[in-house]
Amino acid sequence: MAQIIANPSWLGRFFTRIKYVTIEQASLVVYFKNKTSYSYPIGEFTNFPQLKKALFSSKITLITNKSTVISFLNKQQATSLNDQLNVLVASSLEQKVNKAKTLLKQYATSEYLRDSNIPILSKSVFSLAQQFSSAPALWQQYLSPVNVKFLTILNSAATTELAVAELRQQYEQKQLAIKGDFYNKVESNPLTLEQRLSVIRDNDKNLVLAAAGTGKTSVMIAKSLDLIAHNTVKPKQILILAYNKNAANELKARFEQRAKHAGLNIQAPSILTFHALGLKLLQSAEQSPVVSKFTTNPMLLNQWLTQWVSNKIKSDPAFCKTYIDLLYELKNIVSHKPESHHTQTIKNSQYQSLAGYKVQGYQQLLISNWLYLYGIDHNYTQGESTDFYLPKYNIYLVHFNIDRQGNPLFGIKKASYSEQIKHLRKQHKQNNTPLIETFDYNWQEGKLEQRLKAQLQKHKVVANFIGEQKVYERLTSTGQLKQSIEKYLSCLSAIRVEQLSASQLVERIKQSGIKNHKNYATLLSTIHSAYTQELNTQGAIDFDDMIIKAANLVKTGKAVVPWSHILVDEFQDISRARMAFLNTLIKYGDNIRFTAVGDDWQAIYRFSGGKLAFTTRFNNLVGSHTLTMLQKTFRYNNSISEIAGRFVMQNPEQYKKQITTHTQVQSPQVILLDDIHQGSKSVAEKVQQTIATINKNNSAASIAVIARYRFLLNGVQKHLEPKPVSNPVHFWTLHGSKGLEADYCIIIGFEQGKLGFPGEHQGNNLVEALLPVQDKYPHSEERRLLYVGITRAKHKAYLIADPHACSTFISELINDNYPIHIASKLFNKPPS
Ligand SMILES: Nc1ncnc2c1ncn2[C@@H]1O[C@H](COP(=O)(O)OP(=O)(O)OP(=O)(O)O)[C@@H](O)[C@H]1O
Repeated sequence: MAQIIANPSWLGRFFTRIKYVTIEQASLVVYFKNKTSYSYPIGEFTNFPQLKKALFSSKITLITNKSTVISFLNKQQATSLNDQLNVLVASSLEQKVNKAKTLLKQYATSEYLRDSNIPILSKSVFSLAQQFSSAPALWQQYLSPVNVKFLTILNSAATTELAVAELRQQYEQKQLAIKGDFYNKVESNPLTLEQRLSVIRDNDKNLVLAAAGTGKTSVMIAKSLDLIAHNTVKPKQILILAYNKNAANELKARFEQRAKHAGLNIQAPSILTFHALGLKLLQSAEQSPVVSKFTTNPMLLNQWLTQWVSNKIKSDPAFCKTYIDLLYELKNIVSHKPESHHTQTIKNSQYQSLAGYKVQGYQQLLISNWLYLYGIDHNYTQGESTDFYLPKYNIYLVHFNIDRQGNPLFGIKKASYSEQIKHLRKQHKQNNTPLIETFDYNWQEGKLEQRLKAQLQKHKVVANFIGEQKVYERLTSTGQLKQSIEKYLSCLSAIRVEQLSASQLVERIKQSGIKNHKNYATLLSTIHSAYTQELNTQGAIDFDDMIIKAANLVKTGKAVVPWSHILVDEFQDISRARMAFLNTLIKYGDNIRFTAVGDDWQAIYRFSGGKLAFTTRFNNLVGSHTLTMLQKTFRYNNSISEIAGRFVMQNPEQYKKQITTHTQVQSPQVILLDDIHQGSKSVAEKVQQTIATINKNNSAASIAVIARYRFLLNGVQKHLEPKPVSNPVHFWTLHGSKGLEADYCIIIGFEQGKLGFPGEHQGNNLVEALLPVQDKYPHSEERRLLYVGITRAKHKAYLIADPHACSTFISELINDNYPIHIASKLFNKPPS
């Protein structure tokens, strides 16, 4: 090909530094008058050059990453140069289109297009289509028709997002068609479309959001078999994480059974619990850790902490004092409101002083405890006029809820309260009985103890500290030591699963509005250090350590992550520590695809660190992902589904799902029964009658009696023992029923109060502060528990409740007209 040269036009000689422009060795080269030159490799052209003709000269615009204009060229020469350039650019673009096809095949046709591969396609594929759309005529003129067609199709999606969605959909359709037979047979029943899609979608991160009985297990088995059978993934490259050992064993057995059925002679993937995974990684780095006996026997941990705290109380006066001070936590100032209002009855008081009095308010608690600790015998009576009486000295002690200006707290009328105080003082004066006065403002100013001491001294009351040994004995005999140990064990567990640093600990307690937050944080840090010290002494680690250590080995390259696919079951209950561990595996592994399978409606393990937000806010907290919903349930009928679903979706934080059921019925299958037998309350008798009814219709049907608390089940079980039925009868707590099913379920324990359902017991303030943040909807976790309970039933769920003191859940079902069958007239709905 003859070399074409374009010189500046006659006019251009005056205005441009260019000497001439030519094509040399696949580049457009511009030579300047000052003897320098600049090359534009044709491979870098992203589109055809644009030739613009003016009156006296032409200009060529080169389109690379940026556009460059070469002006004032001789018109005729510029046209020839541009023609030749077009031929060369066309050949380069043709190669680019061919490369784009290869990339598209690699990243979007032979596998599910992953988020991490979108930038590659954006750069080398989607951008080509955009260039094509800006000059289609030239592309059509110079490129092969097949490539033009390819670009036209690619270009039909208006945005990258749409193109990605389109490519993914095409991939899904193709896979559905190719593997239809496999998906029909891989499980005992043909997979549903949504189950198939969950199997096919293989983004970097995937969330399979299910409902109860929608076949989560089927999806995990089918997905791993599909990967092994069709995608040349080796079993050992797949890791399935189960919530506990039983679930892991069940998955293993089911995998083997299905593989055999599919005629695949393959070993099972790694199906492990998080703990077993931690251990496996440690072992792979030739570490054989000793697992602390505390992990397998929580009683031993309880004994150890009790011993440690006891020794500390007996030997460390400062610790002893702090321990007493922190027995009850006071949550912000408003929580001592009831003591001034006199609304809370003494019976319900949460404060029990060391002297054994249930005192009305937190400040009275401090006073009573101080008197006790300093050996001052005192009586306590709740009343308008007096609080404490010291019989040995015939002295009265009153704590007034007023500030320095004499204003009573919390809306009590100043005039009448002042009158009361005046009257009281007068009375004592008349009777000549000494009266010691303390005030709310003493406490607010941190000087209550000081005031008390000074006043007692003034009245010659002898105050001698009873000694740490006696304090310890008292704490033991009142049960307060035991109670506090349980509280601190829960805190310890929360600190471990939430992996809280010392500063996070302070912050969390402070945020929750607990008074003395620094002291609590210090006490908890001390307990935590003692615990880790104890593990050191044992030469052992616990499960939390195991996960942290395993993650560190991965981070430092001492343990390799051999998996290409990680599937996690029961994701709604994942803890922060476990999520951090998973993130490490994903980050340090090679191109890992992560699938979380969970049901936000069944998140019931917050107390062991389950952080539902990882599921409900997956995008923010875990990352961009593909979401697939499993909304067809096979376990139960439309009646159970409608009631349980509507009930759980009252909480706006839960995902909205439209559940369809395999089985349809016409009448309500959730039945409300009262717990009255022959005029008096007898839950056990009612359960027995219900079982008898079921037995009459189907003597082989499985039955589960389910309750919030184990002790409720024990009572019923004992009652039933003398008259066994042929049906298999199970006794499950609501938590324990997760993942299980029975033909008929009988749910009991719908009481009001602390041990009711929903439990009015909000949990301990301190423990609450350390657990993962909970959504604000009232009783949200208990609500999900009832959802779990009802959806264990394949045919009918019976709810046995007290009609005279209805639990709020039962009232809600009645008053909001849930389509349940109310089989007792005792549940009268209030007239609307
Ligand atoms: N495509 C299907 N066709 C028919 N039955 C199915 C299908 N998929 C799953 N099942 C059946 O539905 C039942 C529930 O499945 P599975 O136990 O996997 O559900 P799950 O989502 O784990 O339930 P849960 O969350 O309540 O524990 C099982 O008996 C299973 O065999």
